[in-house]
Amino acid sequence: MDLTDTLELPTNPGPSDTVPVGAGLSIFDPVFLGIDEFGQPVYLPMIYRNILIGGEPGSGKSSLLNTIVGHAALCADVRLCLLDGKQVELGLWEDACDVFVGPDIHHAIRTLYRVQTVMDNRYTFLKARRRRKIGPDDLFGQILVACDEIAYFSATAGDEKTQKLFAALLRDIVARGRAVGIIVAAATQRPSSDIIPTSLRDLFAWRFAGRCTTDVSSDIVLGHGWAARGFSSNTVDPNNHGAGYLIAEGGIPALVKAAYLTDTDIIRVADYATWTRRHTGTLTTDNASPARAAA
Ligand SMILES: Nc1ncnc2c1ncn2[C@@H]1O[C@H](COP(=O)(O)OP(=O)(O)OP(=O)(O)O)[C@@H](O)[C@H]1O
Repeated sequence: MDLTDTLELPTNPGPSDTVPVGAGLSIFDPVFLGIDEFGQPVYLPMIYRNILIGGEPGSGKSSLLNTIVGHAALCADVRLCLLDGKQVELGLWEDACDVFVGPDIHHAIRTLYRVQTVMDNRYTFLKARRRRKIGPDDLFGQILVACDEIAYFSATAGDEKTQKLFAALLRDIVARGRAVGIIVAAATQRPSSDIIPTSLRDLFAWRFAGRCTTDVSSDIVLGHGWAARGFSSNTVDPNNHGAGYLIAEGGIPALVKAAYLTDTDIIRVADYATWTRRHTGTLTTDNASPARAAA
């Protein structure tokens, strides 16, 4: 989509049935995350990367996840696959996403299997063309798999077998999805080693530790030894929601205050994203309930 494109309005606003559409975002554009301690904007390149968000309840994890989903929702080149056992954290995006998984471990596993199949097919495609990763000009779009509260699916819902299966699928997608445009953004309020083993954490190129109750929890998100070197999200003021340490692989943690979308902001952005996605055919109808599809 570019500035010369037009979209039909659902109702006639005036003399014309169409309005010019502003330049769309792309998932190849970095995501605006917030500001650093000097007040400078912090942008997060998400393509070919994944992000792990950890922190105690109320530290601002879901809000940060919503900011990332919000950017992706406005991108014509990315489909949304949202998993939220609590339903309300990412639920406002339901109409704009291709798949929304609520508190249903079996649906979560089926969905991750589908993403895994897409991933395998894309690798077969790349191999056949003697290429190693997808680019902005490839016909198939990218996929954002956003999961609010990994622990709900990997440690709470279902039984041990399904939880292990969920964890294994998520791990595989985090490990292999990057080069084929499958991005994972996952949050957990339980940054403990049983939920986030080191081997899984290290697969996330970006890690954000919102306020954690202990230095150990902060280290589980950021990496071992950072608390001892003075970088612990345990030092973040509990009332400073959305503040935390952001680290990139191979980097040094940086203090960031995440941007914040109110529910009203999210509803506005999500409605616009849904509308543009329906009109440009980006949205599959699988996820549309009959009532919503008719709207
Ligand atoms: N970046 C931010 N700036 C200002 N306020 C924020 C920010 N992020 C979160 N908050 C405030 O903190 C509250 C809790 O945020 P949020 O729900 O994202 O936390 P959480 O870590 O996901 O909590 P839980 O683990 O219980 O789901 C929000 O309702 C909001 O009022």
